[in-house]
Amino acid sequence: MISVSDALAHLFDLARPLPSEVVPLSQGNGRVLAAPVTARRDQPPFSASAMDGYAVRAAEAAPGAQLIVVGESAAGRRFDGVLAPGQAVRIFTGAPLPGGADRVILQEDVTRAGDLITLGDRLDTGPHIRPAGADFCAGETMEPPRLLRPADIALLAAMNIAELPVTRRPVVAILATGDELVMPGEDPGPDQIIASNSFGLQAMLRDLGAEARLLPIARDTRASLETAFSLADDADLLLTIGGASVGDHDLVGEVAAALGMERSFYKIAMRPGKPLMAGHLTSGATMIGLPGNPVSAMVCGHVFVAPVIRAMLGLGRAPAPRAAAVLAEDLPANGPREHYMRADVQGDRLTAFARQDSSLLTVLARANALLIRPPHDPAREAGQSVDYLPL
Ligand SMILES: Nc1nc2c(c(=O)[nH]1)N[C@H]1C(S)=C(S)[C@@H](COP(=O)(O)OP(=O)(O)OC[C@H]3O[C@@H](n4cnc5c(N)ncnc54)[C@H](O)[C@@H]3O)O[C@H]1N2
Ligand code: MOO
Repeated sequence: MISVSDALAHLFDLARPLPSEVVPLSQGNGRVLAAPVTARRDQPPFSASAMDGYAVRAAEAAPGAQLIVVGESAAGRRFDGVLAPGQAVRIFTGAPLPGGADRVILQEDVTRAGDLITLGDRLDTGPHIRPAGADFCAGETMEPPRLLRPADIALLAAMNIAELPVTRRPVVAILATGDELVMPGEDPGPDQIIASNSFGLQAMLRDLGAEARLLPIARDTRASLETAFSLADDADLLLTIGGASVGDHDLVGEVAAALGMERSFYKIAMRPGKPLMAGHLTSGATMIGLPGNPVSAMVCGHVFVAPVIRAMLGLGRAPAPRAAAVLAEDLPANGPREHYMRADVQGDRLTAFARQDSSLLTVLARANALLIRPPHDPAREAGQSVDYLPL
């Protein structure tokens, strides 16, 4: 058995960063920027008013001053002239500031009679002007790698970028195995259950930005597994689920080896997740063989699959981010495997659930944290600080 961190290092060695592709801006959210993108203009491209009001010369903006309105500057349609002494221009938010003006007076502070305005007694300091290039200037770049969020998409749009270089989505084939499994919605026989973790993993992978396909469920025979493996030839990553342990019907490792899989490791000091395996398929894809227990598969998804997907997307080799909290209750000593306990964190207080069996999806669904117990961690008392993975 190897450690969790060694297993993750091996997985990062297997997972190569993927090439890039160009997508329309509107498809960019959630994708990873793959090359620098350069702003094609200044924003704002001109000094602009930040308020609706009157553009004036700051030196003339005294309480009670009277000025003549000589024109209007609206957003998208500027006033072409230059402000002479004693003059003002009606202006609206986002409109170009006329030449000669260097302050905007809020319309709430002005009384208007025909073309004559009188400034009020109490003027704020202003100047309510957004200088040209205040947000960004042409030539400024957004650097890769960057997981694009809605705010980035807005910024890129403002930079006049219509198409983006992003890392291609990893194609992941998910293969559930087992004679006992049927699809949700089907009529299970008396000894059958519903395939569940394959759907949980597919959801997790889609959240991570991968293209996740469910292969047909493979039965516990060599022929069925071989057929299923062949359906994953175009995938970057094959995730098998189940059939990883030592039982007579656990054939995944054997079939993968017969098909030429170069094994990187098998069995890790982790709970749940002990029978994890990984390797390199002849198609060039990475294979990760997950244990079948539903919670084991999902926990391995968080601890291994998610970092591998991020590495493939070009986001670097980093384990799942941890946080720290204090224990709300005492915990007994841990055994030889790194234990990822389903837990609830509220504020900075964390409570591990009493039931930790790796078949219990209700417990996983209630958890918002995986408390991490290092191998041979001694008993811990309430109030001590522990690490966890936020879910
Ligand atoms: N003698 C030993 N037995 C077991 C060991 C061991 O070391 N020695 N390890 C245990 C551990 S730990 C785990 S984890 C499981 C892993 O077994 P497999 O990966 O071979 O998984 P299966 O036997 O195929 O299934 C286990 C369990 O999970 C259910 N399952 C499988 N796939 C799905 C799915 N897609 N959706 C929902 N549920 C699924 C399956 O019906 C079983 O109940 O081995 C222990 N045994
Ligand atoms: O390691 Mo198994 O995944 O305990 O249930």
